[in-house]
Amino acid sequence: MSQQEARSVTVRAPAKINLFLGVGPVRPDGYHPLATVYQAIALYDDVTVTDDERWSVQLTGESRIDLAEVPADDTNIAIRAGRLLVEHHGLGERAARIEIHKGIPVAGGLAGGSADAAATLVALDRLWDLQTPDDELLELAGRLGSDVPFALLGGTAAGTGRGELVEPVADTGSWWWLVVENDEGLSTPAVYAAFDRLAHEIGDGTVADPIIPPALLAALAEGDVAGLAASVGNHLTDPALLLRPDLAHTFEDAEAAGALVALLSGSGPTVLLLCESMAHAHIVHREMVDKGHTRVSAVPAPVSGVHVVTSPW
Ligand SMILES: C[C@](O)(CO)[C@H](O)COP(=O)(O)OP(=O)(O)OC[C@H]1O[C@@H](n2ccc(N)nc2=O)[C@H](O)[C@@H]1O
Ligand SMILES: Nc1ncnc2c1ncn2[C@@H]1O[C@H](COP(=O)(O)OP(=O)(O)OP(=O)(O)O)[C@@H](O)[C@H]1O
Repeated sequence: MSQQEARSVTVRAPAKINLFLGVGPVRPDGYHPLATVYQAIALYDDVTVTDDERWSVQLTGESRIDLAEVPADDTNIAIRAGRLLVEHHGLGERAARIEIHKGIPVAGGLAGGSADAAATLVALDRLWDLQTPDDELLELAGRLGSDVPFALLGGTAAGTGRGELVEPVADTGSWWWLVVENDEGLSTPAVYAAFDRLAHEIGDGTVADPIIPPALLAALAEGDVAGLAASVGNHLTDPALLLRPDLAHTFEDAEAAGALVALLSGSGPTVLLLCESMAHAHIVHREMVDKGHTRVSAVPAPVSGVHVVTSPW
């Protein structure tokens, strides 16, 4: 590398799914208390940071990704992450160019923006040799968004608070998921608002405090795929279906295609199909494509959280 060439660091960050997403009554700050189990899956964004005089973001991505939906200005969560790290360390005018290569669908309920924020924190920490302690990185991540701390951790983890308090859980399985993407994204705040509306319109307005099903934790610890299929769940399913009734067809197709279970990913609209093995995933994949679902990928899980791919040193 020549002296003039600016140094860069590339970090890879995974998408997340929620094996269980239990949602409690809305808090005074507008957030909902969660009891969730996150799992990192093998769909990735790559973030490359390079020293620069001002903040900027450049977007590229795999052909199926709709980059037009991602802001390329200061509102991009990756720039927010960079600025927060600079402020935390009192680095004044320090800035970087952030290149994001997206493999995670946008507004799909797979926490792609959160992955980029976590990747940016780790990439800049390495570029500038800041050696930020893990607990401080997790705290900064939580300030950027509820899903960001999990992106740092990866693997399989329980999430509480508004989802930002994360703790690894035992997972001995090698799981296979089919990720069925949708043409149109779904707004996370809109889905939570529909959850509140449903609680009042269908229920009496009271919402129980959620707990993670013990059977789910046992299935993960034992690597028991039938046990996992029987215990996954997502309290945002009905609200998402209220906003997007067409998703019901994906659930019907998943059942007919032989998936062990179909699960809404986070706030949707992505739908996840649990399969018994890689071979089973390929069979179900073919069935889903035959039924007209064009953007379907088979991915293993769990995978690591954010990790450095290339470093300047
Ligand atoms: C649906 C999930 O992906 C499941 O993990 C998350 O709960 C959403 O996490 P996120 O996208 O990182 O969300 P944030 O950026 O923290 O919040 C965006 C908006 O989602 C809603 N929100 C989010 C998290 C939460 N526990 N309760 C909420 O009501 C709020 O309207 C909030 O203004
Ligand atoms: N780096 C980024 N990548 C994707 N979206 C971003 C980014 N920065 C800001 N955004 C905005 O955030 C919105 C949500 O994007 P994201 O892909 O994170 O959704 P999501 O997967 O549904 O999130 P979650 O599951 O965490 O709620 C997008 O519609 C976009 O306007």
